[in-house]
Amino acid sequence: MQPDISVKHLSKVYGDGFQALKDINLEINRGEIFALLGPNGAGKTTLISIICGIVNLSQGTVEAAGHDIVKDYRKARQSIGLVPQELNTDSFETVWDAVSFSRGLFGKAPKPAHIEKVLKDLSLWDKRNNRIMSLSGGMKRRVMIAKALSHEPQILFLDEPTAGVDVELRRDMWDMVRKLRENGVTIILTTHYIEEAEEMADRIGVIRQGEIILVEDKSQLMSKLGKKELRLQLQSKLNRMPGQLTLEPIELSDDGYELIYTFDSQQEQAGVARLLRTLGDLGIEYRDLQTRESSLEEIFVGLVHE
Ligand SMILES: Nc1ncnc2c1ncn2[C@@H]1O[C@H](COP(=O)(O)OP(=O)(O)OP(=O)(O)O)[C@@H](O)[C@H]1O
Repeated sequence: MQPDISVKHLSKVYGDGFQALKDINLEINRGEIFALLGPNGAGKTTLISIICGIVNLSQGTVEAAGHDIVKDYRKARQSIGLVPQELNTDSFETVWDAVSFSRGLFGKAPKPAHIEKVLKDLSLWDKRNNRIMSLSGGMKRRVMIAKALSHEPQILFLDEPTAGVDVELRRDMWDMVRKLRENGVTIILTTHYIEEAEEMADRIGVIRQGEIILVEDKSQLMSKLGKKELRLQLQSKLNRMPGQLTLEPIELSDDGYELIYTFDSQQEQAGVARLLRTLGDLGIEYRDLQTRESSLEEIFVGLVHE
């Protein structure tokens, strides 16, 4: 299947000589949720802005829904909806008018039935005759999404969709994004809430200093780079690590009451069984044990600070 977005050897040098993107190669498949992660200034917004035709590329090619974003600008742009980071909603217009007008900007004929569907899907139908400036922050954010969907794009970019949004609205947005994906829309989101990528994304791309350093299936990434930890609370204090355990990746807590064993998520459980057997042989008893997996956040921090 042809990817919905295809980026080949893309570089960007800004007017002041700063190279913001270096030889980016990336394919995003139809109907997936792709999370683009990276520290501040890594080049996320630059990459999105180039794909959306807002910033010119320096080198390379980009196709959106099969259309070259330079040679076939109009068609490429029509296939994309963008929800920018900045909310731009100090508008006297009504919700209905603003969303309908957005559609017109893409040269598409009016289609009230589609606008109605978008507003209903985003729980904005009751507010359709309200002025945008009178809405709450969360509702304004929904209006931004409705505008981005007004022209029936195949691809939707969400740049920091839930920055400054409360937990409840964030969950609503996640549900809504999943619904869009079920309808076949390809979604690319950037986020600083790694938890959001962990919850939502099918695949994760990590960008650092203008380079894509990793693209991976989320679940594979978590099992490949993730660590598991087993913590054992001991019945009685250990003054030092027994010699039989010194070869294991194991630590003794400062107070001597806890053993912490770290292993790769992919590794089979043999190490755990061996450890528990050794403890039994040594007569070390524990009163409780817990296991914990590393979060995407920990994996991400490890990656970008390497
Ligand atoms: N118009 C410009 N001229 C020169 N440099 C720029 C311009 N726009 C962005 N940059 C630089 O390019 C780099 C990438 O910026 P970009 O906004 O793409 O990063 P980002 O990953 O989106 O960061 P954030 O997470 O902070 O939004 C930064 O170092 C930034 O200072």
